[in-house]
Amino acid sequence: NVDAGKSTLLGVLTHGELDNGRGTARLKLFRHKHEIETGRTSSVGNDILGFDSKGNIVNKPVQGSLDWTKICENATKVVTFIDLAGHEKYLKTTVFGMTGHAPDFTMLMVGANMGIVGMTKEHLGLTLSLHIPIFVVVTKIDMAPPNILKETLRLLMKMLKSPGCRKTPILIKNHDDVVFSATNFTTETLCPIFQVSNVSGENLDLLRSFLNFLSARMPAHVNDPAEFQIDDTYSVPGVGTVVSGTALRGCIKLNDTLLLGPDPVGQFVPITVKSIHRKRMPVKEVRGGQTASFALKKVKKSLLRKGMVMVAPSLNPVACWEFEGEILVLHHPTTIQVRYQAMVHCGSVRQTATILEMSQDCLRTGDRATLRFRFIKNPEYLRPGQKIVFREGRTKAVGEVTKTVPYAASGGHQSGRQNVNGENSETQPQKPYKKRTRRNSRSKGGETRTYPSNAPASTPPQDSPAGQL
Ligand SMILES: Nc1nc2c(ncn2[C@@H]2O[C@H](COP(=O)(O)OP(=O)(O)OP(=O)(O)O)[C@@H](O)[C@H]2O)c(=O)[nH]1
Repeated sequence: NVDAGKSTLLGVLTHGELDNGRGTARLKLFRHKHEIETGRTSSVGNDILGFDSKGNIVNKPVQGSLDWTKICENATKVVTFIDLAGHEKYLKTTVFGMTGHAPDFTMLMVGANMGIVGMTKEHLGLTLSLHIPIFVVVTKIDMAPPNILKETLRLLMKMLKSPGCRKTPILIKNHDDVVFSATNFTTETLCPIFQVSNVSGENLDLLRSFLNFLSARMPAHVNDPAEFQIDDTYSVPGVGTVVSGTALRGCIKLNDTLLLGPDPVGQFVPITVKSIHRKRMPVKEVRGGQTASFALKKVKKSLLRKGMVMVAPSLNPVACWEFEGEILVLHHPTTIQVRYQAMVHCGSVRQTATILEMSQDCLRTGDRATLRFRFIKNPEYLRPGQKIVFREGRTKAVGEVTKTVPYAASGGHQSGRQNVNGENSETQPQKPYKKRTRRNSRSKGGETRTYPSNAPASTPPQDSPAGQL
């Protein structure tokens, strides 16, 4: 949650100096002037912590700055933190950080004195929907009165054990707990809870050794054709156009030719990888699960956008304006109907989409249905099985892409079209979206299971993990 001490903890861990309780440690991490002025994270940041083979930290800041190259040279293991914003105002960026940066684990931070707030539940719900294993760090134990800390822990355990979460929380008290929880962590049900102080340093050693024990969750799939999702683009003087993001599978090497796209008309263009950086260091290849930056030959930055991909030509990538997804509505104040628009987060894709069809007439909190979506601005590259977060204001739905509707860039046609109930419907040319008044016939049927959105924690288990948070 906001002000829980996320940036502070990362500053303390990566720079090895305790905080003064008034924000000294986080200053080293802020990237924008307004963040320094307000003390509030507004963007997605990256910090690294290197361990040597004996588990000692190798980060050695010189005049407050860290040399990432040195850390990587001296480390046998490097943990990358994606520092996200806690304030609700920046939730869109935080969702993007979680879907687009493909984290292996979530470290949910809770201020001991503030307890469980709305954003704690929001971030926990997101993590559960995206099936990311989670551990919790309760901060500020130096300043929380014992009864408040006890109450925070009680509520936290209750929330984690509730039918919507189904976690097994474990309070980490000593090194044995660390070893036990780290070795059993990837099962997704175990949820270690650390209680630390960034000011006194209490229990930070337990957290450090837990981080050292963790190993990456995402398999590299090095023999698969390469797929890389772009989450940022830059123009670097003397280097040219640079894209950063995450390799989802395969292996990308220097001078490889990949297909970059989709562009506004759904096409992919060949590009050549000029140089590769990992953790600010030049490298010769990148494998699935790793983040990296690529300098590209002869590509204008203006042609790039977040959400584009670079893939191996053998994948014959096809963009889509429309796709279908199995969606569970976690919260909506009234009903969702055809033509409803909201932001779709899927990998590093972040774009508003309109609901064209639904497998039932309207959707309320707790409903599950198959929906057909249409992006309003650009075609995107999606794959079945990808997780989706669909949200607008307080409305949120989660689910999975089940089918993409291929967009043939040449004529703007899509291939054989079926409605969301699997029936054939008339094939129509698929053009870039112009007005949001396009209407498709609503389809009937579809199975629905409902449960109250604000059900108490004792509600019988449902198949939405996050729905009841
Ligand atoms: N006493 C005490 N203060 C802490 C501790 N951790 C952080 N703080 C203070 O809490 C304030 C907020 O810390 P931040 O690191 O900015 O919190 P944050 O979670 O990154 O904030 P957002 O990213 O804006 O949500 C700062 O003034 C820190 O000095 C702690 O363990 N003990």
